Amino acid sequence: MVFSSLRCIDCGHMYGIDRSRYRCDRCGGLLEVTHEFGDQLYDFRKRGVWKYRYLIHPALPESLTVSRNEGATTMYRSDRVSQYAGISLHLKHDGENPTGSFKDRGMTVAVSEALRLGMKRTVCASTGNTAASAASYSAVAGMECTVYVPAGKVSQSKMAQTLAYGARVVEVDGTFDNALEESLDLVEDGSYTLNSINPWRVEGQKTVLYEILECMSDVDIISVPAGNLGNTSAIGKAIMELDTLGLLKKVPRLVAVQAEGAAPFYRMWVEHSESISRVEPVTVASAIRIGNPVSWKKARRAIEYTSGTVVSVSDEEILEAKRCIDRAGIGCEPASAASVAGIRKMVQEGEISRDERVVAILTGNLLKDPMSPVGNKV
Ligand SMILES: Cc1ncc(COP(=O)(O)O)c(C=O)c1O
Ligand SMILES: N[C@@H](CCOP(=O)(O)O)C(=O)O
Repeated sequence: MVFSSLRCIDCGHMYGIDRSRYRCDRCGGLLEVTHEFGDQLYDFRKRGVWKYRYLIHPALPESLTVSRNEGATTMYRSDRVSQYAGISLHLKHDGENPTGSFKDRGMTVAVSEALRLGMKRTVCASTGNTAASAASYSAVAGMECTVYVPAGKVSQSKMAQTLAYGARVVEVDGTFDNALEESLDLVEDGSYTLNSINPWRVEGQKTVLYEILECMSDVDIISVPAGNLGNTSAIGKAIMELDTLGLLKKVPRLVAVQAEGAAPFYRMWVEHSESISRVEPVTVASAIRIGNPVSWKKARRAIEYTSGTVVSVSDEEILEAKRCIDRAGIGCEPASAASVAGIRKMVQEGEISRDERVVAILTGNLLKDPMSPVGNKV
């Protein structure tokens, strides 16, 4: 028998997984899932996220799995992008997930958990990708989904996807951060939140690390675009758990890359601050236009554990990297290109040596946000 629990990352108080919980009743800290792992870690009958069932949700009955065969995405290596970055660079394309972003890795687990708990309605706030993913998986599970979005700030493609899957959309004046605050009212009323404040979302997003390691067990550096910081937290948690199990050849350095105009985590990191200060986010990369990232404590722990770092890049650097990735025939949405822009910057600043094995994660598909002015129309 394998057990899972929820633990407060601040005070360590433990909770069962008998009902939905996101924060500690005692101190308000974020919760994370803990597992007592058994001998079996992989389900080799499966491909993608659920191959790692025993590492992410061992207690989930298979019959309750809400899946669209997410995960098992491609790892590319492009000469063109490598030349641009100044180092041999591998690109893990999580924009190849069913709804076009990495969110599906977490959503399959969170919506399955919603079903296990008997929840009837889901809710999230979103800059677009979480919305599309939540809408899709909720529809598959037969649950009503409501999404809160910052009015006028979500790409048309993401909005079209979300509406097509049948979600109810509430537009909020303000930023993603305001939308997230408003969405919590529905959580009070019994809806299940599908944002990364939900610890089960984080569990699913750990799987990108397992897949990277299966391609490259001695990876030195993994870079990831950073907004609400759920993905940085998830990859860091996966690294910490595998390291504790003695299954890592080496601990890869995790690099979180923020857009200059939406970089509260970067600022906290370089200023060695004890806490994060909210900013009014401004960047062309709409997916990471986030000024008050929920998971900053989990993400900071991940960066510290891996001896990683936080980098910020300008909109120009993001768009230049996106253009290169697009022209390489691979393509991604603007926010995704931040991971490559961040590596290029680190190489230029001598923070990465040429023989290091580097993977940049591309988080969203090219068609997610096609309006950015980086094309060559004639
Ligand atoms: C395409 C894309 N990249 C990166 C991010 C940032 O991920 P996180 O919020 O987990 O830091 C998001 C959403 O937040 C996104 O939609
Ligand atoms: N970019 C995200 C922002 C929400 O992040 P989440 O990981 O907390 O759901 C989005 O696509 O909405």
